[in-house]
Amino acid sequence: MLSVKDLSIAYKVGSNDVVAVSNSGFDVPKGTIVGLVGESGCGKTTMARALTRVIADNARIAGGEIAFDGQDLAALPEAKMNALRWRDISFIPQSAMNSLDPVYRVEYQIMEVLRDRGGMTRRAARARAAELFEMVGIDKGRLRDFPHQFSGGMRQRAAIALALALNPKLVVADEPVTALDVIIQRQILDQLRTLQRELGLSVIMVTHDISVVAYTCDRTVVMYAGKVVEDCDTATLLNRPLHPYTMGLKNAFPDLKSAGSGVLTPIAGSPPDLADPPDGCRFAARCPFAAELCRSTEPAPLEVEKGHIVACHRASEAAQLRLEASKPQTWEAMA
Ligand SMILES: Nc1ncnc2c1ncn2[C@@H]1O[C@H](COP(=O)(O)OP(=O)(O)OP(=O)(O)O)[C@@H](O)[C@H]1O
Repeated sequence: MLSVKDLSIAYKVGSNDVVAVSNSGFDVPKGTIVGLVGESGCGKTTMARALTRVIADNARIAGGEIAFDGQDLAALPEAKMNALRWRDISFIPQSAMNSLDPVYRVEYQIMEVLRDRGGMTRRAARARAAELFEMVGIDKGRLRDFPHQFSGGMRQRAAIALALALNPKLVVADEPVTALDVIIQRQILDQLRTLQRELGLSVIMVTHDISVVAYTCDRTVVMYAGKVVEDCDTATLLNRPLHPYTMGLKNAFPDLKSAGSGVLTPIAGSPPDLADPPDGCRFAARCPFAAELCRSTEPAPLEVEKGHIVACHRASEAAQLRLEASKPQTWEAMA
């Protein structure tokens, strides 16, 4: 239903171009949740926003294609794109406070979308707002509240209700549970997952936390420094990752299900400056397995097993590398 191909997005900073997303792509099959994961600054939000074409003033789509239902969103005139927002594609932003205006009652905000974008009468919109609250597990008696009267979890649920208001086909959720504690995270993710199945939605979930994708997503796309480095069904990605960055991310986050047991090993160092990316593999400087070739030549993304795409020169040795990557000292040696 959505196919991103070879997409590049650049920010103009002074006289420089910062290419935040570079020749990257992935598919979101109909009715699936796809996670977009990577650490801060890897280009997840830029990618997610480009899909709805709500991008910063200094950003531009520098190349590539966003195929959605037979149209290329990267090239669609703004008026046509605007007609698709809410109705076909909706966005849950990083903080629910960004989607809810603090000065208006929540009901008014949902009704406004339903009336302005959905052409509903006031009466129909009021009934739909109540139905949406029920869907996301909030008592409809709370519709008359202002956003500040809601807890963080309720605000996030209300943001989900707002995103679902006009029955979109695709929902892009940017870090939808990041600011919440683990128990509330789980409840919201469960709710999102249930609604996704019931409504047959396609969802892109942006997160820095691999335990969130492990808990929720059918497929996972791992980004590093503006590039997709691995893309696979989530179970295989977690059990048999082929990219050392994915192996490192797995060690760096607690499991949402076991709520915090186990030793966490961070990946030392930080991603490269995107204004001046290195030659070769962008992860090489932090990779315990980097070889000479990795520093000189960029690996192309290849489908090495059916449905499993990876950009790593050493992917064929992944079984051995996974053993090494599971030892904390492998990563500590890079610090
Ligand atoms: N408006 C902007 N102007 C210039 N550079 C930007 C702008 N927005 C983002 N960037 C840069 O683009 C890169 C990718 O940022 P982006 O926010 O997409 O990453 P992210 O993975 O979503 O990180 P986070 O989780 O922190 O939001 C970063 O290097 C960031 O500094």
